[in-house]
Amino acid sequence: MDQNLLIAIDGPAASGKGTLARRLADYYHLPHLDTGLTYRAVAHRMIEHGLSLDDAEQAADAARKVDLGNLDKGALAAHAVADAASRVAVFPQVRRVLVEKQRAFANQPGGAVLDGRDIGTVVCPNADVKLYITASPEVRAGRRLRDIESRGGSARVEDILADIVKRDERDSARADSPLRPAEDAHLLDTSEMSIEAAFRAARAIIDGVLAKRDTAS
Ligand SMILES: Nc1ncnc2c1ncn2[C@@H]1O[C@H](COP(=O)(O)OP(=O)(O)OP(=O)(O)O)[C@@H](O)[C@H]1O
Ligand SMILES: Nc1ccn([C@@H]2O[C@H](COP(=O)(O)O)[C@@H](O)[C@H]2O)c(=O)n1
Repeated sequence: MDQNLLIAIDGPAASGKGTLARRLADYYHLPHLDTGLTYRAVAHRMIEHGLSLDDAEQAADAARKVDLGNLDKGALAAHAVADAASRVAVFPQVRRVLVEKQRAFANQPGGAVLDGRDIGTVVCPNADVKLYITASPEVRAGRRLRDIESRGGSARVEDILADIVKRDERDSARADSPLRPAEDAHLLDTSEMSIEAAFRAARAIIDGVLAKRDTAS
């Protein structure tokens, strides 16, 4: 990619935005940041140190210690960490610290792909392409279950669904940077799409934007 390309991907829990972000980053040869991991890292540190998830200042301190180059996906994958992440993510102090780190990543020469909840609206409002990925809660819960089972685990789909709905509500209702599509985001409902089909649809959108940019220059 010889031109700068910044791709912002948002969507609710387990919508497939991370899978798509990784595929697109690979295809367009761009670095990728899963910003959910940064909130998870804050929550993980709070849990490890026995700190209250309601303490905004301690959470902001934990956010200052987050190292984007050292996010251990395996350690941060636990269900309890995801839930705790959505609790610390309501604090503006935490968001300020993490958004600054995320913007530094986004602004590297050549561009990047970032996925999260507020990338198109807050972190990268000037992104070249914004995608908002969604799927019905039932489809998302089913995908998450298959994901867990494929790694040898087990869970009840009703519990996963309840968890997804609760997390989406918290993420959408918070005052600072709630989950919502940016006005100029391209919406992609993948409920009826395979990973491959979603990837093709996203590429068609991005290639369309790049072609328009080439024509304009
Ligand atoms: N279009 C699709 N069709 C079928 N399965 C999919 C699709 N997209 C993603 N998946 C699967 O759904 C699961 C959740 O996807 P993924 O982890 O990418 O979601 P996410 O939005 O990044 O989740 P989170 O918000 O928890 O980080 C994964 O197992 C992934 O392989
Ligand atoms: N840009 C973001 C990304 C994530 N969050 C919060 O973190 C939680 C965990 O995110 P995952 O993508 O790893 O599931 C999520 O529920 C959000 O509360 C955020 O606020 N902003």
